[in-house]
Amino acid sequence: MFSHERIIIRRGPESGQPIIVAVHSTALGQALGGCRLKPYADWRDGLADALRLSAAMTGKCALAGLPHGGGKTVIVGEHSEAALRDAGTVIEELGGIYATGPDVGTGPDDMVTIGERTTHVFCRPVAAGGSGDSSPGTALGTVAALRAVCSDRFGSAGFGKRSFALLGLGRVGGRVARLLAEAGAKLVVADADPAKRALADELGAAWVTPGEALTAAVDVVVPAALGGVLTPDSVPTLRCAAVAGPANNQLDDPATATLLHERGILWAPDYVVSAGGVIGATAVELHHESPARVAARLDGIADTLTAVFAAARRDGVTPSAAATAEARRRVANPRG
Ligand SMILES: NC(=O)c1ccc[n+]([C@@H]2O[C@H](COP(=O)([O-])OP(=O)(O)OC[C@H]3O[C@@H](n4cnc5c(N)ncnc54)[C@H](O)[C@@H]3O)[C@@H](O)[C@H]2O)c1
Repeated sequence: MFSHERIIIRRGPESGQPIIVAVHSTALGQALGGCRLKPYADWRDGLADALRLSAAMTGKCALAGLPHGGGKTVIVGEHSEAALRDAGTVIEELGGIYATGPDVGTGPDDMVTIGERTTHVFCRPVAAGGSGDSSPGTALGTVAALRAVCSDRFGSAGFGKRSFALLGLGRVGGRVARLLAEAGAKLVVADADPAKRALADELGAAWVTPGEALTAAVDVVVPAALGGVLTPDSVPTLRCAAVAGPANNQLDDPATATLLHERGILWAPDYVVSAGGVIGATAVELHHESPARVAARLDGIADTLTAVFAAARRDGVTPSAAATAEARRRVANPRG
C-alpha cells in the first residue's frame, strides 16, 4: 500500500549524487529520521531503504510517545561534503515538515555540513549547539528495554543472574556491554572488528565469532550491529530465551516474528528498543528538558515494552504485531 506523504528524488546540484528524502507521516508532528549515506549498487536500492526506514520511523516515534512522525534521507554514493549540502538543500525546501540526524554513514560533524543549508537538523556536536552523539541515549534505552525483557521472561529485572550475548561492540553495543558488565551480568561478545576484543577482555567477557554469539546458550541475545540477523535459517539455531537489541531491522521479514514466537523466544521489537537516541535528541534539542527528565523518558522504554508484551499476551499475537497495532492506533488518533 502506498502510504508515504512525500518522496523527493533529486540529482544533487552540487555533487551530482542521488539524494532521496522520504516523508512517511506527519500525522503526529514533524517527521524525523536520519541521513543514511551509502554506496548502493543502484540508487533504487537507496529508494527502497528510504521508503522502508521512513515508515519504521513513524512507528518508532509513535511508540516512543513523541510528537513526531517518520522520515528518512538517503544519499547514494561516497561521502562528500557537496552531497551533504545537497541533502540540506532538499530538506530546507520541505519547509520544516521533516528534520534529519545521523544514521549509517553519517555522524554529528556531517550534521554541521547539512546545517549549512537547513536548520532542520538534529544531533550536531555539542560544541555546535546540538545534542551530539545519540548512541549514549540509545544505549541507556536499550538497557531499560533489557530490564523489561528480563522482568517479563525471568520474573526479575535484575541483571546479576543473567547472561547476554552481544553482537557488535560499537558506539551503542560497547556502552550496553559496559553497563551490563557493571550490573554483574555474564557476557559473551562478538564484533567483526578484532580491535574490539580489547573491550571484551577489559569487561571479562568471552570473545566469540558473530555466528557463535547469535547461537550462544544465553538468556538474551542482543543484536547491536547490522540488521537481518533473524531469518528462517537462523531462528531454529537460537538457544536463547529472548532477543532484544538496538540493531535496526533485525527481522529479514515481518513473518520471522512468528517463527520466534512459535519457538517460545521473546523478541522485543527493535524500533522500541532503539528509541533512546531519538528520544534523547528531541528532549534535549527541541524540548530543552532537564537531564533528569531525559533520563526518565529513556527509562520509559521499559514501560512501553512491558505494555507491548502484555498486549501481545492479551490478544494472542506476537510482540511485533502488538507494537505495530499500537503504533497504528496512535498515528490514527493524533489527539490520543
Ligand atoms: N547510534 C545510535 O544512536 C543508534 C540508534 C538507533 C539504532 N541504532 C542501530 O544500532 C546498531 C549499532 O549502531 P552503532 O551506532 O553502535 O554502530 P557502530 O557502527 O558504532 O557499531 C557497529 C559495530 O558492529 C560491528 N559489526 C559490523 N558488522 C558486524 C557483524 N556482521 N558481526 C558482528 N559485528 C559487526 C562493527 O565492527 C561495529 O563495531 C545499528 O544497527 C544502528 O542502526 C543505532
